[in-house]
Amino acid sequence: MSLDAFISQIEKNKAALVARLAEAVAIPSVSGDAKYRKHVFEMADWMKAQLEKLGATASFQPLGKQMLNGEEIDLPPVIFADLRAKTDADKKKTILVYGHFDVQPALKSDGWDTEPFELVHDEKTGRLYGRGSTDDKGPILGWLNVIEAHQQIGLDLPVNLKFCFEGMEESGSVGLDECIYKNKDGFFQGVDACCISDNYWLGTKKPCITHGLRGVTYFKLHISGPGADLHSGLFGGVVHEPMTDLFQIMSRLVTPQGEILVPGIKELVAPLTDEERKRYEVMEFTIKDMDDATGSSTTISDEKESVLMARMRYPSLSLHGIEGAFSAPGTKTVIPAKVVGKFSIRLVPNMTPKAVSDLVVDYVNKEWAKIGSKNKMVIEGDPDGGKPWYADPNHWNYAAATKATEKIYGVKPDLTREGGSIPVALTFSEVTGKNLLLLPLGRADDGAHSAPEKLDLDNYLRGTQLLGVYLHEVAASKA
Ligand SMILES: C[C@H](N)C(=O)N[C@@H](Cc1c[nH]cn1)C(=O)O
Ligand SMILES: [Zn+2]
Ligand SMILES: [Zn+2]
Repeated sequence: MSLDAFISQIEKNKAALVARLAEAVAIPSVSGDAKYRKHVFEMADWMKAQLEKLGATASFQPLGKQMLNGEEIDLPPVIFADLRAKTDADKKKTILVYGHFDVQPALKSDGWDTEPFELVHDEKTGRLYGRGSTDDKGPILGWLNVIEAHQQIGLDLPVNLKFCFEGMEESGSVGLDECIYKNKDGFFQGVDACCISDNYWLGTKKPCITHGLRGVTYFKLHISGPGADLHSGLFGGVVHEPMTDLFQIMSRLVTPQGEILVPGIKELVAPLTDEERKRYEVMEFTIKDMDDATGSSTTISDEKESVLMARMRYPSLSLHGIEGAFSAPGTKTVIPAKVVGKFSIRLVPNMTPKAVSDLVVDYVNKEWAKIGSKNKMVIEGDPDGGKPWYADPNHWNYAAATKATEKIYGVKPDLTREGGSIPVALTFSEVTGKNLLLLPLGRADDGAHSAPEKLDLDNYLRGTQLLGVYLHEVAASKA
């Protein structure tokens, strides 16, 4: 009965919930750009105030400074917050919730029809457009919405909650691991299980719960030569061109079929078992789901299982961009003097960022020697990148999330592994020694990291209900 009251209260709060998300989206908390850093701090203040308004005891954990684009700047603080149930708190379980309040960069010219930092509700489609709507402001506000609705209907929380919210996730979670390890015997004591809502359904219709994440390691390939940008009419054919060298090296990393060409990488991947393959066979998923998510028909394979495994259990190498390349409209005939190619590799069990980073650096140096260029090349690896994470789904935490999904959506969720990375997931598992679950709110076509990003209003509301019901199922489960 009281759970039904909670579910209806979320419906009643619809306008206020959208307004709360609009306030959060309006703060452009882009962590990867020094110019926006003050807004990440503003967002941290906003989140802390929201938590305190709901009765949580919240504190900032300072992380010190970082170097960004040659500038030393302050890192945004991590927020730790504690909210204990009003009654029988000592007998109730404690769930640790993680999320991030920073976002990816967004410019209207990237392909948005609306201002990225203004939440726009398209009444026709029911979509809420705005940077961070699905990654990860909508989901973290989902938890606040749950607490508020409980208080409004006079229902005590079924569990105690601990929150760890950061503002650097989109930029490698700088400083977070250290901060968590430092508080292992303090704030992180007494946790019974962990939950993160920061990934997506496999398609657009069916919810999922997630028990794995790929890791990531990022590379920057610097090539320089001429003392300044040159006129290609005067110097083309005369000098070694940094961009030509860069294309040579970049094209030796991965094939158009997605095969990673760096020797030794494939050998690190945990072998596929028959039992695991069967899991992909039973997943309710079609190539059309992936086409809907990408807005195209461009999957490398036409076989469902291969597409799923490419996303969840094999590594991938993606080329992201080139700093210093001419990219404006027009036909400027320039030879860029210095270019930086950026690429990353998504990691799966049993790969480590260090092993992969070493293999790539070694390979790139050898390929560079074959080119015979007089330019200068430096390959910057990332041995501390994010490790992959994998959890046992045969646990009461997963059973609770499954029951909650059945209650809210009327279907058994898919059990997935996510292709993206949340490096801190592994840290939480190690520090608490407890089970960790990923419980996503958004759909595959939300456009996370892309343009435009959206969260369907239905996912925001039902997702909030899901998080609340999950907490009640956790309380009801026998640990
Ligand atoms: C899955 C999560 N919502 C996410 O988007 N994670 C990022 C983490 C990251 C790593 N480098 C920069 N951001 C991702 O998977 O790209
Ligand atoms: Zn995220
Ligand atoms: Zn993200």
